[in-house]
Amino acid sequence: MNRITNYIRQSLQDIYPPEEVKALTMLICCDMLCLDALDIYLGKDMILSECKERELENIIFRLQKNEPIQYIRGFAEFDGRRFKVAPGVLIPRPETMELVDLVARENANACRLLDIGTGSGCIAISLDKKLPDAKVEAWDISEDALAIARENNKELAADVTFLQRNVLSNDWGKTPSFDVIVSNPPYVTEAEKKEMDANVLDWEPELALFVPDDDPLRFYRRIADLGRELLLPGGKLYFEINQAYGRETAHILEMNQYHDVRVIRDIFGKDRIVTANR
Ligand SMILES: C[S@@+](CC[C@H](N)C(=O)[O-])C[C@H]1O[C@@H](n2cnc3c(N)ncnc32)[C@H](O)[C@@H]1O
Repeated sequence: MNRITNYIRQSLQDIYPPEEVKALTMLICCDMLCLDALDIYLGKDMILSECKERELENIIFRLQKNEPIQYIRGFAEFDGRRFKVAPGVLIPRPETMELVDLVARENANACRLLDIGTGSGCIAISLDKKLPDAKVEAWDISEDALAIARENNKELAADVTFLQRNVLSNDWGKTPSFDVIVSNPPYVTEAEKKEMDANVLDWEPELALFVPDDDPLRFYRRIADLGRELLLPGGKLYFEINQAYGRETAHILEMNQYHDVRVIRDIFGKDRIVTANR
């Protein structure tokens, strides 16, 4: 181990588990400070320029405050692209890529898609890229999230239309016009907060994460209802869900006269996606 990796590990070992310290050390050295991976594996000693010393100090300081590495770097990788992220927008999760893949695979001929609760725009922009003939619209209540989503749209040369809309309110006209509605809405209950890591709780937006314990499925009920007005006949609804509520979410859709309701597990074997046809 050289002086730099030793310093990083010692600074982080009381805060992060050993595997994460290892991964962070490699990421900081290779991807952020642009040091040679082989030199690091060989334990070769390296001198950092003054500027890189300062950069390293800043990274360590922020990590010690539990700031997610994606906010420190300013982007998160999602579906092979770099999405800008900052406090105020949820960091895209790998599970959500499964949702994007499923929607794209099953809707090659869709003309209009809507993403509700778009955050960084990761779902909407990825679908726009995968389905270049489709028109994608995306809503979020958060101005902060929309500003970042619009930057990602520009940076990634996508063509999504972003609108500020509170999906829980009722104050806009509704014309059936979408073939697909996809949503990864807030779904973490207040009760689940105590199991969450500080880097999520202290840094990611509450608005993107939490729902009240006494109404954890409020977004699904609302979007199921809205889908009956906004989806064209034969249109499809795709939800990312809280693993604890697969059956209950499916039940909401069945009660709203959707058919072919499916609960799909993620790569970890957990109920993660619910989909249905109008
Ligand atoms: C779980 S995050 C998903 C973000 C992004 N789609 C993703 O998968 O990474 C939920 C998003 O819903 C938005 N949201 C919360 N309440 C909303 C509401 N009432 N109307 C519209 N969007 C809302 C949040 O701002 C947040 O961006």
